[in-house]
Amino acid sequence: MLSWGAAGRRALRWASGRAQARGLRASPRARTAMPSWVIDRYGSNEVLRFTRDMMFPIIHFPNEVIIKVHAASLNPIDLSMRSGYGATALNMKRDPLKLKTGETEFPITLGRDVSGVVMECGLGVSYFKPGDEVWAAIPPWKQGTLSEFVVASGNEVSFKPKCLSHTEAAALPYVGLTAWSALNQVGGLNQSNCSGKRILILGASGGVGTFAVQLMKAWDAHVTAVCSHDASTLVKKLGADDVIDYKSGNLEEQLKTLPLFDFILDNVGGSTEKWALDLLKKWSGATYVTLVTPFLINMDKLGVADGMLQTGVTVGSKTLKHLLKGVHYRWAFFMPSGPSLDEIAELVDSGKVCQ
Ligand SMILES: NC(=O)C1=CN([C@@H]2O[C@H](COP(=O)(O)OP(=O)(O)OC[C@H]3O[C@@H](n4cnc5c(N)ncnc54)[C@H](OP(=O)(O)O)[C@@H]3O)[C@@H](O)[C@H]2O)C=CC1
Repeated sequence: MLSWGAAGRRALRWASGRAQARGLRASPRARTAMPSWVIDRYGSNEVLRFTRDMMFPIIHFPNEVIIKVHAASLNPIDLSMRSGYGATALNMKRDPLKLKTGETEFPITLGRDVSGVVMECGLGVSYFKPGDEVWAAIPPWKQGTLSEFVVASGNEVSFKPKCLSHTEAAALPYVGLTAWSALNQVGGLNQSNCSGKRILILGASGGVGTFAVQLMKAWDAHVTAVCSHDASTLVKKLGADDVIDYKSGNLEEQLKTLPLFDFILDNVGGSTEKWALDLLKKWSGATYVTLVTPFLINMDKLGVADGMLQTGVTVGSKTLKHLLKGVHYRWAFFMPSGPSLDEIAELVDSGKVCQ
């Protein structure tokens, strides 16, 4: 459930976006280049190149802001993108003009997370002003945050939690929004319907998992966390009620000794999916959500049309198969969202989630 504060801010974001004149702000800047880490082809670490000549970002749409990056961070997706993962789908969303004229997508700047200060706003932005301390996760089809400046849509940006430094804040947006998307937007969990629910989190010690454990505890659920023994102290400290070590013995057998679950978040994928759904309560609305999907890989391998078709067939048949067995099966994805980050910032500032 949204708090009044969050609901009010959503309304304000909407109203301010509508009320402003359409148009672009003429940039007073004289600078044309900035330092960035870029790649000019896909590969391993040797493709990373530091340059002082990356083009300075430009506000193309009235709802955009330019952020001066104070801190950025890396996620597993940055390593995958460096190697070319998702290129087919992401290129469709990148500058279509550039691709039409036969130019390549390069140079690409990686890095999704940013904490920094607003430097310039488009004419449609009144929710933020230059000098505001903000954080954001920039979607993977846009130029990333391993740069001195980055441009983002105002709807992707939120005020940074006051209790975190820029360096601390930059660790959270991408994993926080991914967990938020899986648990709340796809999974339907919220503060008012979570109390006492039994939640299983597979891969609880990673970036997404540690955020998910804390969010579920903030919403009063019972959390069973699966991670390696090395991470069990951390995950317990974050609030998990039960911690299971997936490296000591057969995980499926260990979990079968526990009462059934209302919800499973799968951050691991692979063969886990073959048995994990049997751990859910049947015919009670119980849901399994996985973040490990073949969506982008299908498009890379089969092209856009066949990849989308294959994805539709796979997710459709799995959803139906499990629905007939009395449980819900869903795929979730990272979703950029300033309003969701507002709610995450509130949880951080109230001490319910730490970085
Ligand atoms: N669909 C989407 O849009 C997105 C998908 N993802 C996916 O979500 C997953 C999690 O991302 P993220 O948290 O950032 O990744 P991390 O690398 O931070 O964490 C993954 C964790 O999984 C744990 N792990 C590995 N194998 C197992 C296993 N068999 N059982 C239980 N835990 C295991 C590891 O824990 P330990 O050290 O304890 O072994 C590790 O900490 C990744 O697969 C990523 O690709 C992430 C973001 C967006």
